[in-house]
Amino acid sequence: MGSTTFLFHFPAADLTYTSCCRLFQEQRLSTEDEASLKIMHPTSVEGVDDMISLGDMTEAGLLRNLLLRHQRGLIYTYIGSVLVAVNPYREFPIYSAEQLYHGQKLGELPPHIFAIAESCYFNMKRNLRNQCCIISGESGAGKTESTKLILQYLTAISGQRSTQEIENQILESNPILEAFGNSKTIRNDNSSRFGKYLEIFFNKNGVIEGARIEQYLLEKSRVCHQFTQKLFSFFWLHVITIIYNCRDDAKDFERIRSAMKTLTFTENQFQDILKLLAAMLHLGNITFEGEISSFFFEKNANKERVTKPLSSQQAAACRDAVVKAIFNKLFKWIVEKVNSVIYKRLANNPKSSYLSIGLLDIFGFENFEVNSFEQLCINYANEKLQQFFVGHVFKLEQEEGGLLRHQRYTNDPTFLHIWCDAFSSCYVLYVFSFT
Ligand SMILES: Nc1ncnc2c1ncn2[C@@H]1O[C@H](COP(=O)(O)OP(=O)(O)OP(=O)(O)O)[C@@H](O)[C@H]1O
Repeated sequence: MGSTTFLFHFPAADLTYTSCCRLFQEQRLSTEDEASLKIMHPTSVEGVDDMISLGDMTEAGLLRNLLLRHQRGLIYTYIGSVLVAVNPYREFPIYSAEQLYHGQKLGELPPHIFAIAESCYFNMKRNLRNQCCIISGESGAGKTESTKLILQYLTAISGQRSTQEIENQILESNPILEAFGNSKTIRNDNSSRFGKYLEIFFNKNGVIEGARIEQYLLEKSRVCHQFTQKLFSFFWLHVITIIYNCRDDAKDFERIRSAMKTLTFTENQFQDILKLLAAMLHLGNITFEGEISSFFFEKNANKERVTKPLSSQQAAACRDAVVKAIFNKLFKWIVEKVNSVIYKRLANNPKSSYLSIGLLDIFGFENFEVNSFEQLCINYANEKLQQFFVGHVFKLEQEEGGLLRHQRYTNDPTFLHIWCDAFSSCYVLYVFSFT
């Protein structure tokens, strides 16, 4: 058993433009609302580092505190052991002093993502227990950046005590996975279109020995349908550098190529990937005309070959399915290849001989104009995570008589269960309809 750390993200835009407008806009109050007004607690006037110590423990109180801090350039705030991060959408020079946080307990320094990373590291070493850090928030809130910062911290602390290349290889796996699994959406220029669980393994001295990546639910349909937004980054870079010889994109392209070299991708493998991408792009150019296409679907049934003519629409759907399957296989192969390097030295030893810190970075909640099956899965995963968070933190605190014991808490999972059952049935139907 290990322990879990939570990190919550808010896109700053939400704070600034929505909730806070409601809070601060001059409005005429109804007599009823006026009667409910009460004097603001001093902690809400000044703002606090840890919202557990807020006098006004209400939604408005919490949002006001985050807004005050955001206006002062303080993007991190604690709620006990949970860190809330507000995306600043600009660079702050606050990520170069890893050593400052090393050996410090949570709360000794102002809230910071490195303090959370240190807390995981410290607890792992002291209690000899695996740790897990769950990073949650809607799309564009800053989860992936936070994952990278935690990784930066852990590799820096481990790197002091080792001369191995493994830290660099783990860091370099990020640009590769982002190149193939991230894409521009209307919410985020570099949105993860897959879920990632990165488990970092340490020896008893706290030195990184390796890592392993597990990926979930790549949004394959983007390869075929999302031409209004960007395709996966690498696709895009490949096309742009070839067609326009664009210098900035060529630089990014070289950056990914160099990361792939660090992860021991050979020149042949790199060229094969390019060929596969080119083949997928060509497949995308195939169009079908007429009512009945000359494209045939073939299946071996009882050793007999059955062929069935397809309509143009069905043929196009088959073409897309082939492209999606190729891309999915390619992505899986890339993750396996990365794992074969960063997990190499651990593969023959039992997992119990190492301690680990897991970082969960899943795609955030999203709601587009047209939502597909993938959005259903993404949002469902986020709901489940939220339910886990509520169950784990609030319930535990209340059972143990912790700081939240006086807060009213209702976590009725019935709706999610009903929906989950319905969803499983839908899913089975969905699978059957394509086999
Ligand atoms: N700590 C930070 N400092 C500065 N900018 C940040 C920070 N965190 C996030 N950003 C900015 O916000 C953008 C979106 O962040 P990120 O890709 O991490 O979001 P996300 O929550 O992982 O989104 P998705 O669920 O769509 O993958 C980043 O590209 C970066 O420009």
